[in-house]
Amino acid sequence: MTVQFPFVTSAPGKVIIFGEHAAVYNRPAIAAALSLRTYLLVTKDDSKSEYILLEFPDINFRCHWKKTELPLHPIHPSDTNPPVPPSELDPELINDLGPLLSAIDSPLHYGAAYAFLYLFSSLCSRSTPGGLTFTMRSTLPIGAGLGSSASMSVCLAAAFGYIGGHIKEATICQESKIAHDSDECVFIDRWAFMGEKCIHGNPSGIDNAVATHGGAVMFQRMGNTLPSVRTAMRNLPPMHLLLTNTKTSRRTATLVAGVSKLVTDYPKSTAHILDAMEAIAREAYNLMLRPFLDETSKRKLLNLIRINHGLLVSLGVSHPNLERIKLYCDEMNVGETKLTGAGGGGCAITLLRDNLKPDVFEKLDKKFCEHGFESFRATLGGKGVGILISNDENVLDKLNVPSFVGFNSRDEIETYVGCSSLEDWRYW
Ligand SMILES: Nc1ncnc2c1ncn2[C@@H]1O[C@H](COP(=O)(O)OP(=O)(O)OP(=O)(O)O)[C@@H](O)[C@H]1O
Ligand SMILES: C[C@@](O)(CCO)CC(=O)[O-]
Ligand SMILES: [Mg+2]
Repeated sequence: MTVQFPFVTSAPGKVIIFGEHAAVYNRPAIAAALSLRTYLLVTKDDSKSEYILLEFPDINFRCHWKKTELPLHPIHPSDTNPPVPPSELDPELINDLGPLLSAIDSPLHYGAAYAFLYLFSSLCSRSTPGGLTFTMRSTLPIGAGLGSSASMSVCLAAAFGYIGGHIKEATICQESKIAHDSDECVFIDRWAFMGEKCIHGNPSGIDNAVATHGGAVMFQRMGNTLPSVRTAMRNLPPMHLLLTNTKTSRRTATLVAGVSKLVTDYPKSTAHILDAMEAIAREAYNLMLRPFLDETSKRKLLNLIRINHGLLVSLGVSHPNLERIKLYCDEMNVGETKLTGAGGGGCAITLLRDNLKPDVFEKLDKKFCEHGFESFRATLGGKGVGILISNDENVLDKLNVPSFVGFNSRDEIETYVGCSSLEDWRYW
């Protein structure tokens, strides 16, 4: 298979509706793909053939390495094709990557470069061409609980899987849906999970699963050795969610580590909290299987959102700004609010009551603006990982590093190269 440059891979962010953190401890959680996405442009420039280059303008990070410096793992005849990752990160590869990462101070940059190098070294080989530049742009807020790290890891795994010849070019266009997981999606999901491990240590796998497969799922990790269980939730009832970003930055790695300490120090008490979160996710799942929410089901879902948030507060993963959002939403009686994703800042979701008057939102927006928060209505259940390989001159005109770096808003990215605008996108 010949790899055609330039190309773009893309994957969605996600909203966890119930069960974050509990998901790490093998409890079920419910999440859905978001319409906000990450896009990774891969270009080839023969005049830079000695190098592999990163352009990650969203986090103000650019970097390059000589291709000969990278610890590309030689392919052994006994290796499986496509390669299957081990259950844990490979200690030998971690060791080999150390010197390449040692000069990077910022944890944001470090996590992104580590995931990049780990996946590149695992999936590309000496025969991979040099002179490749990887330019990453997200329409998602980064580090805000909406799965930016997983959508980035999925974009990388898909790009390296394609370059390394492990997966075929996708052929499924927007309208068609397949009922089963393609081999390519299984491959991308598994390797993106390794990227997530580089970024936050002990991920459950829910974020990369949603970023790969899209849609909405009930997800349960089954420990380190068994495969996770992913039950697709088709026909989610209309949910009317308001997403509000506190713009308070935080790292998932820190919050997951904080909960881990609590679970170690208070195993009995925290087990009850996690069990309660499991019960909430299961009750919510049964309610959300219905195509429409009647009044009683809606009331129950609202209650479950409130209880789930209270439990997350007890695990120490809220933040005064998340509580401010909850307070304003409670005062104006617009619905029930919980943090989403790892918490500690980032975003909250509010499940809105029906028949709210528009002036309530104006008042709420005003309050949020005073604190620098940003609200948006979320569209849930979008498409999973995709690839854009285009011969259209208007599209090709944008598929170069300066254009990609230069897009200055979410709308511009979506308009010029986005899955919602171009028909050339294909999905695995
Ligand atoms: N567009 C991007 N460009 C470069 N790096 C990115 C990009 N998006 C995500 N990242 C990497 O992912 C990290 C954020 O991941 P983190 O898991 O902390 O937050 P999140 O994934 O947005 O939220 P959550 O895990 O709670 O859903 C960033 O620090 C950066 O290393
Ligand atoms: C906090 C967490 O539950 C969700 C992060 O989006 C971590 C994980 O499941 O990997
Ligand atoms: Mg993350």
